[in-house]
Amino acid sequence: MLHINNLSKKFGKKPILQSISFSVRQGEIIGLVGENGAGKSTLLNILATIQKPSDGNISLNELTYEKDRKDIRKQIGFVPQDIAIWDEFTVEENMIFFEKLAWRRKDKSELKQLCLDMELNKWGEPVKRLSGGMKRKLNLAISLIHDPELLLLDEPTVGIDLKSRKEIGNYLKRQAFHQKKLIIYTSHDMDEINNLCDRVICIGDDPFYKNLLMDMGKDVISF
Ligand SMILES: Nc1ncnc2c1ncn2[C@@H]1O[C@H](COP(=O)(O)OP(=O)(O)OP(=O)(O)O)[C@@H](O)[C@H]1O
Repeated sequence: MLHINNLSKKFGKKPILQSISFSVRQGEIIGLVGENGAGKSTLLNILATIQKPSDGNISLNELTYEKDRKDIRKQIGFVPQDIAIWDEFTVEENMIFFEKLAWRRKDKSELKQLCLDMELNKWGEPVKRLSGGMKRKLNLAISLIHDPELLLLDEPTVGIDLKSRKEIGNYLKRQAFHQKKLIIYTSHDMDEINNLCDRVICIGDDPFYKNLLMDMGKDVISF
């Protein structure tokens, strides 16, 4: 279980996140929404241990972010907004490269299966020839090589077609349901958030998203 307790973040004197507290259970998909600049990526970066909070504490199962940073990192799969893969390499070469950096070993057939599970079937294709949706799938597959328990996804479906979006969404649902992963992901697509997420965290002062999602009958927590 992930517990976030009274988390705040300031950049200089500017408060971005204020007194955020919520918990995520195994198997839950949490949507993170809010207007541009509300602090969604900042919260994901903190949960991914890339940035430190100004205040508050976070724990994942028995581990705390303060004391057990190294072990926590092993449990996290993070997909940032910007795609970070090698353009000149094939899908296979990218998977093998990133497997070498991962702390858990996977053989070639397991890596290929990971791609096929999310309907990425371009194993021998150079990344530069892949569509945007395929690149996003590859980025996601790379983040899963070490079987992380907590998946943090920053707009994983932005700019891609409906079919690929659905395939990524279905994959995430299977990961949550069968593998009991905890998934937190950001999107500006409220239909997608509505279809995919068990609960939604709204950040920022503007009540627009909160009201919209509550009208859709969603379980919303706002900060
Ligand atoms: N390293 C930094 N130093 C100073 N200010 C920052 C830094 N990173 C982010 N900010 C500011 O924090 C605020 C929140 O940014 P963040 O990227 O978390 O928002 P967001 O909700 O993810 O936005 P978007 O929907 O546009 O991706 C913005 O005002 C941004 O300018």
